[in-house]
Amino acid sequence: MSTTEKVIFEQFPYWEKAIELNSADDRAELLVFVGCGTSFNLALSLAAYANMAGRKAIAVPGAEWQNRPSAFWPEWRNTHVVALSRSGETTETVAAAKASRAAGAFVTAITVEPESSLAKNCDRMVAAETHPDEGIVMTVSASLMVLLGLQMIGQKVPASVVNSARQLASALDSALPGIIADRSHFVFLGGGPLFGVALEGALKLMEMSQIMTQAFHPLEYRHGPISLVDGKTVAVMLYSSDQREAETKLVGELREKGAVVIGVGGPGDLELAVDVDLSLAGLVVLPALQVLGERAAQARQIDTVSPRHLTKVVTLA
Ligand SMILES: N[C@@H]1[C@@H](O)[C@H](O)[C@@H](COP(=O)(O)O)O[C@@H]1O
Repeated sequence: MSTTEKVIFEQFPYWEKAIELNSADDRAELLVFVGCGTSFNLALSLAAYANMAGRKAIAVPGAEWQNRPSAFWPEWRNTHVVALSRSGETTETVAAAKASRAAGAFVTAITVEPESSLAKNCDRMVAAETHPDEGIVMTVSASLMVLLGLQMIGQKVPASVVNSARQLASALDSALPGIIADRSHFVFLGGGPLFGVALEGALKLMEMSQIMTQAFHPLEYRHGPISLVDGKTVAVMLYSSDQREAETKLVGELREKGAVVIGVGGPGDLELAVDVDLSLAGLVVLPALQVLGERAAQARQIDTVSPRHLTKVVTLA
């Protein structure tokens, strides 16, 4: 068993500890979720969840919020900036937090590094303990930051999500060999809060296996990208309960064109049950997507502990 695989499947006790933390916060109505890489993908998903819960939220990449906040939100003094960073050291995220505070915003840090620069430059820190063996590619900490972010915006995260996520990851893992064999073109589809999660599935696959892949809002995929679908395609459809009919129809079209479809929460060549509703699906599907990246990497004999060109933290001089 590879180290990454071990870490992915050992993440659930850390979820249980994070569920015990009370990160709920209704401090401000306006929320700006900020992060880089995986942490930005999570920010996108959390902003969508916050909007669905009646808050007003956007997600902005760290560097964009640091350098041109007015392109995203002209009135930013009253915002609550939520900076997500596993390391707490990513240059742009730390700079965005500092600039936000200097401008009068309240900054919450969601991290797994309570001694980090980000932790020292926030008004409130929400930190979980993560797996000590997590490598360069973010897995456990990504799940934990989504969990803490959901709790922060008032979503109750029941202990049962642990089993839901574990079962989904195992079910995908056992079915994968037959599904991805000889397939080299992957696409991830997800809408609403699942768009950020689809981006994260694609980023995991890229970082781990060096396969070029993309993510789209489901119905956007028909407007051009569908021309790429052929017998080499694997489409991962993250079904959302409120758009299931349209997404099912799209899946039918993709299969007709030669794609194999992993249906996460709905029909496909592989149909995986997701036993939570949309409000928790963004969290529950993450370990399964991490497993997919790792298995694709193993099929190409790539060691995901130290992927090429990547470092755990990107700091700019
Ligand atoms: N290679 C890593 C990514 O995997 C990670 O998503 C990003 C953000 O890291 P952090 O959450 O620590 O700010 O940093 C680097 O780019």
